[in-house]
Amino acid sequence: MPTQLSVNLNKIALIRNSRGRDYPSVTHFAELALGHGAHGVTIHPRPDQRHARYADVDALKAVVAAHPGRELNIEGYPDARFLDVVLAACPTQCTLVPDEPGQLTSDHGWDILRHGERLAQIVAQLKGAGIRVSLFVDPDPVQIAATPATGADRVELYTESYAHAYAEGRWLEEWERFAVAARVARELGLGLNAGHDLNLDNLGNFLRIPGIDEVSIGHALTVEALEQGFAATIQRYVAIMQAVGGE
Ligand SMILES: CC(=O)[C@@H](O)[C@H](O)COP(=O)(O)O
Ligand SMILES: NCC(=O)COP(=O)(O)O
Repeated sequence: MPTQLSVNLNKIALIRNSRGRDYPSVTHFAELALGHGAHGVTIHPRPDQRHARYADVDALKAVVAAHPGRELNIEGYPDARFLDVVLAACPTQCTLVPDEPGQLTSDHGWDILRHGERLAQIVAQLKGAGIRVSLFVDPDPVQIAATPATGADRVELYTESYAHAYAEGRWLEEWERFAVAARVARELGLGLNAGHDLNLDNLGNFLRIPGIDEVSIGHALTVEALEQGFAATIQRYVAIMQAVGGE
């Protein structure tokens, strides 16, 4: 099974919010993404709603529901408002991220050793609503080994360090670190997602790590779409995944 692409629409929402009207439309770009081969879409509503808004969740739920078999992934920090929105919408997947409200972007994974008990309660609540749960983690075998006790279905490997190393031409050591983390997750029976700063240049090499179920990509994809067109960019990502998946 080739790795599936979930297009993160945060940056479409950021442009939308800059003019106070629904242009560009997040739902329109979700339709484009799904129509050109993406398996799903992702948004990450942050407490300040700087880009994705809580209201986008229901709108995207309706778009994805019109595409049988496609998925909606909602990412975010599990505060009360986020959990209320997610439990009301019941997306396919919820990815829990340990971000503080004022963070510029996501820049670390969970300390599951420290927060595992609380995460287990949240995971049980989400899974009780039929939502698949993924935990955003660093490629740290110790933290990944602590994940099954939370009840989470998957981990999402935070790939910024790989992307940074790749851009500097020194990716092998970092790639091997991710390959070990991925193997640990698979051996524990965890599903395997990945994301943050993946792009058209670094994705193919990353996907040589066996067993990646899903990558969620948004920031670089949006920039690449400004240069190459949104539909063409989605098609290029899908082609990379099919090429690696078919090897
Ligand atoms: C969790 C993660 O790495 C990204 O999905 C995150 O959504 C990026 O957030 P920004 O788009 O706010 O940078
Ligand atoms: N979880 C990663 C994601 O959804 C998108 O991250 P990025 O491609 O915007 O860095």
